[in-house]
Amino acid sequence: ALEVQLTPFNILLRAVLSQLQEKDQYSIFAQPVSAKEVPDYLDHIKDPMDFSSMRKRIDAHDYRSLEEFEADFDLIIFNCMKYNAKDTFFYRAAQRMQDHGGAILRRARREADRIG
Ligand SMILES: CC(=O)c1c[nH]c2ccccc12
Repeated sequence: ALEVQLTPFNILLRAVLSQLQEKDQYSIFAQPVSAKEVPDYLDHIKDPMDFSSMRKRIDAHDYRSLEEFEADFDLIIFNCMKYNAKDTFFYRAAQRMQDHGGAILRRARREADRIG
């Protein structure tokens, strides 16, 4: 049986998440930052977030609105800009993701308003 009940809103969130992940060409936002690889990460970042965790929240119907979904996307970006120095590959990847994500989420907001 389908483990996840597919509602129009749930389908929209999955599509938006896929569009955002397409912009993460090196998959640096795909999984939680590893506490093993980066032992001090959780000393600095109190609310870790990544795309795989967002996918779990979508499938658990944990997002009540697009704003809640956007808040987790913003968390991914801000955590990365907080932990990594400005002159790093990761910081610059977060800036690009923020730009790409802005356009994708603006379109999604119109779609969410349309499906109600
Ligand atoms: C998204 C992010 O900050 C990272 C993603 N992978 C990493 C490896 C070392 C330090 C930071 C990161």
